Amino acid sequence: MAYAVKEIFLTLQGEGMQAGRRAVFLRFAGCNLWSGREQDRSRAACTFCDTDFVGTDGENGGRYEAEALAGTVAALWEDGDLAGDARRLVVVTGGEPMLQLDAALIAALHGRGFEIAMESNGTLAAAEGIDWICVSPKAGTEVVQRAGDELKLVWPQAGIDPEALLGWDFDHFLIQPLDGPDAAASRAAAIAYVMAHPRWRLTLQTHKMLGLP
Ligand SMILES: C[S@@+](CC[C@H](N)C(=O)[O-])C[C@H]1O[C@@H](n2cnc3c(N)ncnc32)[C@H](O)[C@@H]1O
Ligand SMILES: Nc1nc2[nH]cc(C(=O)O)c2c(=O)[nH]1
Ligand code: SF4
Ligand SMILES: [Mg+2]
Repeated sequence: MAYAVKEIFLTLQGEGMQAGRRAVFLRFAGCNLWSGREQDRSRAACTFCDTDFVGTDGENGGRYEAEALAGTVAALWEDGDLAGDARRLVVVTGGEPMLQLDAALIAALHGRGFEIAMESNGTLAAAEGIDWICVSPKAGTEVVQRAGDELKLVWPQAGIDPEALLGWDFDHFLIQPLDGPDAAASRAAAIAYVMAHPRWRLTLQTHKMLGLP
């Protein structure tokens, strides 16, 4: 199968429990909750997306077969003066990665020594063999992937009761402030939520503060 890839880049994981780790980001093109076109945003199932995932025109974007894609990810990881290169991390995101991530690509990435993390909206079941599953539910959608490593809820989000998510099988329950025109108000709301509900933990989009991609 040929994968449609928006971009691939080396950076630090900015979000969640793995924030701060060096990682290659593999961003697939396309999402099942929004076309990615601004004129469709207000009618989309997910309306607050901060990402351009349309097309294959980004850095290292294009159409790849599994081995070639894993090879490009590995080449980006190996770019630099690496000592003790034992913790290779790829973060597979999008768009919605579960539209494309499959056994062949998982095997190819594992074959190159990568731990595979994924960022998903949870409306499609995660493939077998992913090492770190982050699910970020969107109000009004049916989340089928109710188990994983971290659940990362963008906040505030009308139509979601966070307490109802605590029965799902995740190790970490994280609240991430909604970025956008009211980012300051979102940060305040997220802080207030965690202060009142200590099962939840605040996560920030640290790459945005650091000027990283
Ligand atoms: C661009 S999405 C791609 C992966 C997948 N489609 C998903 O939604 O989880 C990556 C992460 O960014 C989060 N995100 C998207 N837009 C955001 C925003 N405006 N503010 C904060 N987080 C946002 C998503 O909830 C998700 O956790
Ligand atoms: N540095 C960095 N960390 C991230 N964590 C999740 C991201 C995403 O867009 O899925 C992201 C991203 O776009 N950049
Ligand atoms: S589900 Fe994820 S990629 Fe799709 S529009 Fe929402 S935040 Fe963006
Ligand atoms: Mg992002």
